Formats: sequence, structure tokens, C-alpha cells
Amino acid sequence: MAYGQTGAGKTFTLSDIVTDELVGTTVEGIIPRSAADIFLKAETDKDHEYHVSMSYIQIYMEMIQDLLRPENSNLNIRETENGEVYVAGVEEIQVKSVQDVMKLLMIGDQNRNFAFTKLNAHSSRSHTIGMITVEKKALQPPGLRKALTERNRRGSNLTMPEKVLVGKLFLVDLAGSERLKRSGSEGIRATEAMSVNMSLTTLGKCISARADPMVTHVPFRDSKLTRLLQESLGGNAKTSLIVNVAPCGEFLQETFSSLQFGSRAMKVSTRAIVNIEEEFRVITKNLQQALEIQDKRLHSLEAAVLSKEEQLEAARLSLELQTREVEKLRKEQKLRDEQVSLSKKFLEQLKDRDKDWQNRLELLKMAAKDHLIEKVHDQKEEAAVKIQRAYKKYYLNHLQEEKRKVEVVAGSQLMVNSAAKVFKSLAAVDDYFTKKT
Ligand SMILES: Nc1ncnc2c1ncn2[C@@H]1O[C@H](COP(=O)(O)OP(=O)(O)OP(=O)(O)O)[C@@H](O)[C@H]1O
Repeated sequence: MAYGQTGAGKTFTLSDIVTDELVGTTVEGIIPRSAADIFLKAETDKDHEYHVSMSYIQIYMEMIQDLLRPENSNLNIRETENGEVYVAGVEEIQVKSVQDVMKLLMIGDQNRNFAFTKLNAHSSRSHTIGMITVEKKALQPPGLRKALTERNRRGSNLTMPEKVLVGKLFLVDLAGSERLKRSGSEGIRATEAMSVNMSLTTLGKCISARADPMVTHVPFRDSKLTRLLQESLGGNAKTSLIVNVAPCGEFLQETFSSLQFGSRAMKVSTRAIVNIEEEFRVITKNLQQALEIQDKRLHSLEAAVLSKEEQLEAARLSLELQTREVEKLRKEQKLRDEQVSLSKKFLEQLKDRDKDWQNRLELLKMAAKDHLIEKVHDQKEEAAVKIQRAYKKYYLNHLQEEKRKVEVVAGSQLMVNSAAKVFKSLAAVDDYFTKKT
């Protein structure tokens, strides 16, 4: 971390690579040197695998901007469950060489200058923080890797969690620490200067608090800078503070306060421990797999629930239809019952009427019978009379005829006697019929 007034050489110390072509020497800042150290170590260590990534941000007026993705201009600081502070959503780019690191620094500085030109501000008004994360993982012995591959081929899904060392290097180029009065700022410049002042003052307070074992509260949360550097200021970290001072007498006051700041910082002791974590990629992969399985289960459960809901809905509809049908049938049955009851009543009435009619019919029959008998009797008698008359007429005619014949044959006595007998019998018949009529 480089502290000092503007122009005192903080950026030069941290990131510049200056080549003196006349003498043929190159002076490199701390960042290129640190990166070179890291990559040299990674290259020569054959027992471990290294993964190096880099982020580059600036804090301007208490806003965190990602210099590798400048559109992310107001990032938030978050804390993990372990109390590790990090910038949420910051771009982390893998780097494989010092050149990669310097290229990203250059891109970040260009974005920073572009942003400041747009704001008509000076780059010394912001703190820049380059973060290099190194993950060191022990390589798996080839035999173990082979055995694992073999087991997985047979259907297992084994991923052996590996222990990795994780280290973070914060390279902090603080904003110029000159006094507000000297910067002679007004308006937005004054606000910028106050913001820088506030964060540097908070940094001083945190360092003082850390340096004093009697003080328990350290105001890390008072500024974004101290919040982010919380671990570096006396926590689980190794911290180096470079105080840059200008050699001119003109800046005596600034030089004095910068040295005071440095001397306070010297009292702060840090305690670094090795950060061993399970490799997050393996954990992520395992979690991802577990998540996918859960997702699938969830989907199938959702589908099952959906199908059950559909079945339930169908059953509910069917029940509703059946209930309506039953209700309809019940009403129809009620109507039918009413009709049956009415029909029964009507039938009873009909029966009564039928009885009545039967009686009447009987009476009529009897009357008709009597009438018929009477009529038949009359007709019989009438017919008998008619027959008697017809007989009488016939016998009379016959007798007349016989008489005439007798008269014709009157010559014989026998005939006369016979005739007399006939006349006698005829007279008897005539008498009989005459009596009858
Ligand atoms: N030790 C040095 N040798 C040669 N040149 C230097 C040295 N220190 C600083 N300079 C030069 O001084 C100028 C200002 O330095 P630099 O930009 O590093 O200051 P700074 O403290 O980072 O300022 P700011 O706060 O504005 O960022 C640069 O041109 C730089 O090259």
C-alpha cells in the first residue's frame, strides 16, 4: 500500500516499468515484481497447480468502480460467512504471465483516465486497488487419479475434494494525501478532496485503533477503503506500507504528516495464517451436481404435483358434473313421485268412478234386460198372433180349396162323409184358433 501526497511517486513505486535506454537499465514497480515472483514460483513448483487471477478497481467519492469492466461503476462490498470481505460482482480475469498483469493494469488505467476525463477530474483523486488472487493446489498423485478414473468408469461419480491454498495480494495506490487547503479546491474538486480526506482519515483512525491494544472498536465501516482493507489492517494478512514523500521543502508539512502516518502504522501488528480451503471449483462442481439432481427431482415433483392437480381438477369437475346429474335425477325423481302420487289419486278417483259406472251399468243392464224380455215377450206374442193369423188364413184358404174340391166331387157319399169329417176337424181347429185369438 502506497501512501503520500500527489506526485510523490506512489504509482511509480507500485506499477511503473521505466527503462533507461542510455544506461540500459529497467526499473520495475512492486506490481510487476510481485507478479514475476508469483509466476516464477508457479513455474518452478512441480508439485502444485496454480491458478492466478486479477481484479482492478478504484474507489472514487466512496463508489467502487471495476476498472476492467468500467460499466460496473457502483459495486458493493460483501462479507462471507467466514468474515472474508470481498467486492461483489467484480471482474476476475485469469492471468498467466507478468505481461498479462501489466496489460490488465494498462487497460484499467485507460478506463480510469477515460472516466476522469469525462468527469473533468484528476486521477489522483481516487484510490486504486489491484487484487491478485493465487490458488495453489497440490497435484493428485498419478496412481490415485488413475484409480479414481477407473472407479468413475464403473459408474461411480467420485470427485476427491482437494485442499488448496488461497492467497490475495492487494496492491493499493492511495489517492494523494495533500491538505485540502493546498489543493485549493472548490466545488466538485472540494467534494473529491473531502472524500479522499475522509477515507484517508478513517484509514489513519483504523491504523491508530489497531496500534492501540486498549482500543476495541476499529471504524473499518466508516469508509469503503478501510472496509475493503479490513484484513490488511491488522487482521489475517501481511501488510507493507510505503510512504512516499516529496524531497522539496515546500512540502515539509505534507512530508511530516505522511511520516507521522507511517510511524503510527508501524505499531500495527498483523497475524497471517495460511488459508486452506477446499477447492472451490470441486465444491462448486459437487454443489452444481447436487443442485442439478435436486432441480431434476424438483421438476419431476412439480410435474407430478401438476399432473395430480390436473387429475384432481378433472375429478373435481367430474364430481361436480355427477353432483349436478344426481341433483337433476333427484328433481326428476321428485317430479315422478309427485306424478305417481297424482296418478294414484287419479286412479283412485277412476276406480271410484268405475265402480259408480259399474253400478249404473248393472242397473242399465238390468233395465235393458227387463225391457228386452218385455219386448221379446211382446214380439213373441205379436209373432204368435201373426202366425196364428197366417195359419188361419192358410187353413181357410186351404179349406176353401178343399171345399171347392169336395163340392166338385160331391157325387160320392164317401166323399161327403169324409168331407163332413174334414169339416168337423176344421171346425175344431177353427174353434181352437178363434179361442186363442
Ligand atoms: N523515484 C522516482 N524516480 C524517477 N521518477 C519518479 C520517481 N518517483 C516519481 N517519479 C515521477 O514523478 C511523477 C509523479 O509520480 P507518480 O505519478 O508516481 O506520483 P503519485 O504519487 O502516484 O501521484 P498521484 O497521487 O497523482 O497518483 C511521475 O512522472 C513519475 O515518473
